[in-house]
Amino acid sequence: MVSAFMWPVILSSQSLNTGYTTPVSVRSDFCNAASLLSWSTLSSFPQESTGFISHWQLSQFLLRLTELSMARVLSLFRPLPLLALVGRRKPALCKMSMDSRAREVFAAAVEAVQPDTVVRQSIERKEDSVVIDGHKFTLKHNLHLVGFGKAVLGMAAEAERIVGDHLVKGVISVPHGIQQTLQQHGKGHLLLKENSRIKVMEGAKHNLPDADAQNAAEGIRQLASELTERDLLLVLISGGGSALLPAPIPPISLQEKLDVTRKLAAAGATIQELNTVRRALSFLKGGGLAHHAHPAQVVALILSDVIGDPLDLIASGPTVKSKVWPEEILSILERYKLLDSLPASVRDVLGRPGPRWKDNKDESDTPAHVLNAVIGSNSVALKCAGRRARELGFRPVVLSPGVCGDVKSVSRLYGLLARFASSREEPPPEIAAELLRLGPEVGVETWDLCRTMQVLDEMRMEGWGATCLLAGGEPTVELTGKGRGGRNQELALRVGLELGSLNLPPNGPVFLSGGTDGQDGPTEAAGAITDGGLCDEAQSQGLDINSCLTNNDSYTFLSRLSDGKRLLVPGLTCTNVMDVHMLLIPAVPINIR
Ligand SMILES: Nc1ncnc2c1ncn2[C@@H]1O[C@H](COP(=O)(O)OP(=O)(O)OP(=O)(O)O)[C@@H](O)[C@H]1O
Ligand SMILES: O=C(O)[C@H](O)CO
Repeated sequence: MVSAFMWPVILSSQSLNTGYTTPVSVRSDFCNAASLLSWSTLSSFPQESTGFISHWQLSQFLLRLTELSMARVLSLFRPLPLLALVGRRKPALCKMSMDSRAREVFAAAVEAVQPDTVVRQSIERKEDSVVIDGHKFTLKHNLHLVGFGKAVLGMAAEAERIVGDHLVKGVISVPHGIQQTLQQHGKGHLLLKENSRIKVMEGAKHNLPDADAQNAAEGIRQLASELTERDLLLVLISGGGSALLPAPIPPISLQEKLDVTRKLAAAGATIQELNTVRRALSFLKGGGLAHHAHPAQVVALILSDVIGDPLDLIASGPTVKSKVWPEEILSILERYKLLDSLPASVRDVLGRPGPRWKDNKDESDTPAHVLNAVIGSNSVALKCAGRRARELGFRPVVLSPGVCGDVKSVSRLYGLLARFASSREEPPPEIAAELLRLGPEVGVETWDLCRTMQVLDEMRMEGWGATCLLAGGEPTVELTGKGRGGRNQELALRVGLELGSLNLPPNGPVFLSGGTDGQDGPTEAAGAITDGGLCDEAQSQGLDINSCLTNNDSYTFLSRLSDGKRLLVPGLTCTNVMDVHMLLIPAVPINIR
């Protein structure tokens, strides 16, 4: 039999084993809460749970609690000063509109991860050496630089400012037209100086690998291959790097590789699946670049645009040695029904045993010659966004930087959270129960949801005023139509519909979704801002939101709606740490319980 006293002890041992962060204060609260529960509730848990409590079991435990009382669930998370990510100070009042404040908070998120800023913060120059991520490297005119990604030009400009006196040469692969665009937008500080030793190669028009990007990749491979053990190779990596470093393994042609990845993306494959496949078909991805640079010391500075910052997947991990399992690749392709249309060249490469590189370089299994450091991420952007939100009169709460899954489910999550936070009375337990069920589907940990609900509830009860709920990640859209749009715009529209269905008074919650790279799908908008009035606004202008969604035509719709005023168009931001989601919830007058 499970005793009330045993639960918190079991929970804490699992916390240590799996890396859950369960602060002592919370564990003791579990203890208190568990002791409040009746014997009948606890003894109905399966006997085997006396060993370890799994994540699933934890959510079941919490769900069971929601059936009893919402107040009890929330009381578990009451003293969370470490985790709440909110301070106690009341935010200042602000007269700006919700829409303007949402845009400002988004701008702060983008500003925090500007390429020059993140590089400056990560390289400490000390006379003839640099310290990166706690490691010291001696500079003796032995520095080489390569890079690929949407943010890499600005990263390279800053790196050259810091260590240019020791730089021998460099090659970077950056998006087509980026130099001219930066020039036009007055962002000269992100451009290389005129006599730079770094060669800039532009390519990958529309974020798709092309012959220009392939030439750049070859230039990068050549530079890396010429290095000796005396050399230090600085590798600058950011999102969009996969398309900018194409090196298909022969006989796969660039077009064939592009077809496979494009079909996968259109079928709704995640970036994890996409890059797992890309790695298997490329010479430079999956550790290939580090392999070619051996025996030089390789230091990679990485601006992450993948959930959880997995080194092997960001830009398909060119500096992270990863093994290719053909069965894994085939099962991904099968999942999206692409096995039958697979080119013979791809089958050929996947069927080859042994390593992808045949030059017999003497590398150990743990490549000590490589240091990979993540220097910017969605979490950093959310943290700074929270700071700006506070200045603008909101109480910030960060839900998670890992939101993923289909935009339909993600919009439901935000709709439920808005309903939860806007409730004038104790929110009905079904809302919490549905949130907890939905969380895992959209990449949000049960733990994060409970923490967030607790903070939202507390704020409401204590009259803290308006709230800014922040999250980040990269949901997916399964394309069914031929319209023009992007996942952020589609998410914003869907959340607008959810908010409309809540029947809240006017001036209710506002939702923003924006890609931090400033570009949402193949459109010039980064995303959009919506609220519960969206549907009426569209109807009064003769626009049909449902047919727009069926045709994935969110950009066309939002451009026509009220002259595009709901679109978020920051222009090229020069960075990329996935998307930022923001739910601004006005203060709710509550009915005292
Ligand atoms: N018409 C559309 N409506 C909704 N989503 C779309 C539409 N067209 C493309 N998308 C989605 O946009 C995404 C691609 O967007 P984008 O070009 O911003 O890529 P990204 O993931 O930010 O690129 P990277 O990872 O290289 O930075 C894909 O998930 C795709 O499904
Ligand atoms: O380039 C890529 O592969 C994506 O942006 C993820 O890093």
